[in-house]
Amino acid sequence: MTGLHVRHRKTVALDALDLDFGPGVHGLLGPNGAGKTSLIRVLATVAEPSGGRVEILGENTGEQRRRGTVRRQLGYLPQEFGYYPGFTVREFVAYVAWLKEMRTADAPAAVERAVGRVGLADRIDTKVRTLSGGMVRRVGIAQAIVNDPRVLLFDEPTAGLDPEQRVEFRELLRELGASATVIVSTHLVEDVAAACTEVTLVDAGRVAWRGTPGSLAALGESAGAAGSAGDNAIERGYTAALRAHRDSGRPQTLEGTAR
Ligand SMILES: Nc1ncnc2c1ncn2[C@@H]1O[C@H](COP(=O)(O)OP(=O)(O)OP(=O)(O)O)[C@@H](O)[C@H]1O
Repeated sequence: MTGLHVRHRKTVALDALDLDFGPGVHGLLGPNGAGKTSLIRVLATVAEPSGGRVEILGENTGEQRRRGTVRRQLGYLPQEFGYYPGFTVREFVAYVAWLKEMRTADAPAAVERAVGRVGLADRIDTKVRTLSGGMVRRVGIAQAIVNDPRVLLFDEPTAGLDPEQRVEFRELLRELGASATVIVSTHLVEDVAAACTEVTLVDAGRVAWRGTPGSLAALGESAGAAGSAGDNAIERGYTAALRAHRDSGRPQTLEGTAR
């Protein structure tokens, strides 16, 4: 994306953002209101930017015809995930497969595979409304991956998952990131440390820092002595990068250059 601008009435949510994402798992970190959801919604083509250009898989999403092509190859789990409560897990995931225009012959097996990957095979014929919050979240993950998307967008996917499920989800993220571009917004530094190949720290609608989880941890190690807050190196790196960005008003990386 180049020069991406998103406004909500008078609030500037994203301010002239230039970013690119390749295959792998990209963690989006940032304080509340930083603009992470606004960014994911634009990438999911469910919100229109107020300015700038977004290209996904070589398609300009500003053109309506191109958006259809992108959506078929996209998986998206919104922060607030809506579903039809009367549907069973199988019916709901199959419905999304149909929306993604998957081949009718391929859909049933793809649905079973996606539901199995999130550990809900034994609940596949259960109505979604009878599931726990964490299980509903896993249904959300299943519907996002059913079409084997080349681009996956997860907005706070681990919220509501129990610790064991979170560990399994990170494993799934790593698997997905081997072939797809996965962008995941999270508040949990453990998610970033365990699953992400790259971290993009967003603050007040701008990129505050970009690098690997290892380099964020290294920043935290060196910032530890300078008294940055945080229980572990990545948290301290996060706080230090935010502080440096706010002090300088310019993007920072460990190497001192923004990409
Ligand atoms: N529909 C809306 N109307 C007005 N302002 C909005 C709307 N959606 C978001 N905003 C504002 O845009 C800014 C960015 O919000 P956004 O939800 O993208 O942040 P976020 O990083 O996802 O935050 P969180 O971590 O709390 O989910 C915030 O200042 C927010 O108040």
